[in-house]
Amino acid sequence: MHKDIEKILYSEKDIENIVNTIAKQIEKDYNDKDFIMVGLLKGSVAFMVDLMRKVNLDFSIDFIVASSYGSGTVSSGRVNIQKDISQSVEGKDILIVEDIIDSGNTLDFITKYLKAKKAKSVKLCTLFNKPDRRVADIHIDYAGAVIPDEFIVGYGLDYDEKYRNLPYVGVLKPSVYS
Ligand SMILES: O=P(O)(O)OC[C@H]1O[C@H](OP(=O)(O)OP(=O)(O)O)[C@H](O)[C@@H]1O
Ligand SMILES: Nc1nc2[nH]cnc2c(=O)[nH]1
Repeated sequence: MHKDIEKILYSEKDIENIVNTIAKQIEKDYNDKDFIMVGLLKGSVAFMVDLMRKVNLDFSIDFIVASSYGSGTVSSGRVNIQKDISQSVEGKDILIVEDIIDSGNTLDFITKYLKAKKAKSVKLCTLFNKPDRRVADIHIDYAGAVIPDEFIVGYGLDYDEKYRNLPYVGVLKPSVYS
C-alpha cells in the first residue's frame, strides 16, 4: 500500500466487480443505440478504460477535460471546459462517464452544455456517488457505489494531481493535508 494511504475503501477486485455490473446494465440499455461514451478527464481515465472494454457493443468514445476543483478538496462551483468533445453530438445519445459526483456542479454544467449542442439524450454514469454534499439537482443513471463525505484518491482520483495511478481507492493520512 502507498505510504500516504490510511485505508483502502475499494480494492482492485471490488472495483472490477462494480465495473462489470455497470457494463452489463449499459449493454442492455444501449443495445440498439448509436452512442458516444464521453469520459470527463482526468478523473475518469481509469474507469473509462476499464468500462469501455467490458461493454460489448459498437460505440465511439470521446473526452472532455473539465475542472471545478483547484488544488484543494472543495468544489469551486465554477466549471471550465479546457478541452471540448471532438465530434458533433447533434442527434446522438451521450453517455457521460465520470469518476465521482460530489456537489454535482460539474455534471450539471456538462449535461446542460451537451443538451444545448442538441444531443438526443444525455445519461450519467459514475463510479462513485457522494450525495452528502450535493448542490445541483442531477439525475444519475448508473452509479457504482455510494460513498460517505470523505475525500478519496486512487483509480483516477487525485489530490493535488497525485495518486491517480493507484489501482485501488482509499483515503489519505491526515498528515498529507498539513
Ligand atoms: O460533483 P463535483 O463537485 O463537480 O465534483 C466532481 C468532479 O470533481 C473531480 O474533477 P476535478 O475538477 O478535480 O478534475 P479532474 O477530473 O482532473 O480530477 C471529479 O473528477 C469530477 O469531475
Ligand atoms: N479526488 C477526489 N476528487 C473529488 N472531487 C469531488 N469529490 C472528490 C473526492 O472525494 N476525491
